[in-house]
Amino acid sequence: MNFVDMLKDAATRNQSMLCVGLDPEPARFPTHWQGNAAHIYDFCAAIVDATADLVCAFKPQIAYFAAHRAEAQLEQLIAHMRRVAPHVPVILDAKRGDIGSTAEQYAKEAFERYEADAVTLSPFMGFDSVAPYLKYPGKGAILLCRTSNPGGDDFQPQHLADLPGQPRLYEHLAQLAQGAWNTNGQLGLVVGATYPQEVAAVRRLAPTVPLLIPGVGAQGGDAEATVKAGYTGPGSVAINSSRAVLYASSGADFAAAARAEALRTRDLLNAAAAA
Ligand SMILES: O=C(O)c1cc(=O)[nH]c(=O)n1[C@@H]1O[C@H](COP(=O)(O)O)[C@@H](O)[C@H]1O
Repeated sequence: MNFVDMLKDAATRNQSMLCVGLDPEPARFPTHWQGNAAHIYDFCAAIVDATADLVCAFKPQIAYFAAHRAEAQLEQLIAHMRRVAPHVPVILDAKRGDIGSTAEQYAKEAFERYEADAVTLSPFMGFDSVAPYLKYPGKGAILLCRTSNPGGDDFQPQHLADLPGQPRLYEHLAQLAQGAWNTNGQLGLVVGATYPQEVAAVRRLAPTVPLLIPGVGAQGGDAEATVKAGYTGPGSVAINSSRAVLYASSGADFAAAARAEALRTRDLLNAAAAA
């Protein structure tokens, strides 16, 4: 099943638009594992087990593994996800972006080494930096468009004076992802929940492209406004929360607390869609 269909299927089965982000920070692990990077797999696997029936996707962030020389634990974790939640797509958050020959290696890493269903990419270097990922049939390539961080203001809302209508940079990206660049329907877009008006603008320009929307929870994005702006049906959005779920408790009950927070967030998002 391709990434887009898998996202839709998981969203429907789990009645969820919540993506749980796996950003393991040993310093924030529960007391008995605190500071110990050897427990990255154990921590993340417990979160996966506790939330697998509540999510439409999981999003491991590669830096949190690589920084601790824990790539083998990431491979082990993805294998665990396949065992316990084979219907839930895995989005590898790597934000890669490089010339074509190097992008081929990054694509191999994401789709052959880690066997992810989709990967996040920075589109700054243009279409030839994205094309190698599209050679993998059915795999998703999710382009940064209007990011959730304050520095997203530096370039993304600037107008492109040379283009007809002088669209903003993020608007132009949304148009490309809906049209010219989306040669096989594999593209998605990242839009931050911290900018719901821009989520709405992107949705208008890219009506059928799945949106990965980080920024609810720890970054304080407006979950309800985001759903109203971006949701058009199961699989249309994957709204990510990482720290608010992972570190809901620093005690031995961390997995149960993560489940409770994931459930609360899933229900809040669903209520916004129903309102
Ligand atoms: O591509 C992303 O996932 C991403 C894009 C963006 O604009 N903002 C953003 O926060 N992210 C990622 O989403 C996650 C957000 O984590 P929390 O703020 O803890 O929910 C982190 O893994 C970020 O790297």
